[in-house]
Amino acid sequence: MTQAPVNVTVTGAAGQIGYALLFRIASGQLLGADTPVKLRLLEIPQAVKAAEGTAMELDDCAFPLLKGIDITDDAKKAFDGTNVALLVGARPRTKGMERGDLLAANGGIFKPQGEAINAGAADDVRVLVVGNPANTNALIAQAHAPDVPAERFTAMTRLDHNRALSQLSAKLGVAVTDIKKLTIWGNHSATQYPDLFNAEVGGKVAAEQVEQEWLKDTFIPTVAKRGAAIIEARGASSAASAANAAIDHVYDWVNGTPEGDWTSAAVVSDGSYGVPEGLISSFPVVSRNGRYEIVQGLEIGEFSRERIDASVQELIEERDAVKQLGLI
Ligand SMILES: NC(=O)C1=CN([C@@H]2O[C@H](COP(=O)(O)OP(=O)(O)OC[C@H]3O[C@@H](n4cnc5c(N)ncnc54)[C@H](O)[C@@H]3O)[C@@H](O)[C@H]2O)C=CC1
Ligand SMILES: O=C([O-])CC(=O)C(=O)O
Repeated sequence: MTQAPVNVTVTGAAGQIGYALLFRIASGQLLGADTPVKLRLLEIPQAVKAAEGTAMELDDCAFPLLKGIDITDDAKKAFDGTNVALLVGARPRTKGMERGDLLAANGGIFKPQGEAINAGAADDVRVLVVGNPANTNALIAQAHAPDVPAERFTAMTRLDHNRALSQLSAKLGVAVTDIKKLTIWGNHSATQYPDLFNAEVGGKVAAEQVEQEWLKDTFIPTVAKRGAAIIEARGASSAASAANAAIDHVYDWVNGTPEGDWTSAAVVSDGSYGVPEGLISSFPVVSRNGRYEIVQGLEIGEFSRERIDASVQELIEERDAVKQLGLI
């Protein structure tokens, strides 16, 4: 039997991440080489024409799995019947801005999109928020989709996870695939905490294989501030690496994470590890049967606890700020 196409909505389709993402979705890398897809591109009216240009290029690739492209500036249409929603469209950070500065600018985008997902998305909808501040934007969208199980709303910390893998592999001279059980905790911001105490390299604790100064003064800040370093170097925020991480996040969500390992994703807290229930915070997660689940029972030492708490505190403040703005 031929599989019915999966509807994938991408917001901000004409932006830089959109441009790096759409071709990979259409080629089968998001959901798998046997899964046909239909694309829904949501843009603001001024950028619809540019999205149409990207759609022409998608046509020109003659991707066998691509079964259609709709372009709209209407969120209701974009999310009607959608199975996978990638919420990328937002205002990116420019030099000197912290992600918190974007709260008000972007918060307004995610309320109507949450409502549109609530009104029309498919029963199995999965939502990944990429647009910053990603965790809190996901919280806003989720708050406006009361009929969708909260666990279907996630935010992206997979780019941070991949950055951490890459930094550690370079430090230890090992392959990225030799590193297991690495975790990004908290917010997708400079307060995030990349945890090497529960990570393993060659079956041994990763944190014990590096100098503690390197861990504290180089590794953690390099990973946490990598977004700003890319902006400084490139003059624009990460795009292809962000698209790559979005592909990884959804692929693993749908197809499962490998046995003996986990990944990082910002998911709705159930109170695990002292993170207040309802916050969308990054955790160690496995995906089983199409669901992300928080890995339980990890030991959190004092060094880690302090850093997780600081990042979670920032999420609490962001939540309170959007509450004040009437966005949740
Ligand atoms: N979570 C993560 O790891 C990362 C997140 N980001 C964030 O992703 C977002 C997108 O980044 P870029 O593609 O570089 O930005 P961009 O400025 O190139 O593209 C954003 C696009 O979103 C569109 N847009 C704005 N409001 C919209 C709305 N209401 N509905 C639909 N589309 C809308 C714009 O017209 C534009 O085409 C930014 O918020 C950026 O900070 C970027 C890198 C990593
Ligand atoms: O830093 C930014 O604004 C873009 C981003 O989220 C990242 O690269 O991690």
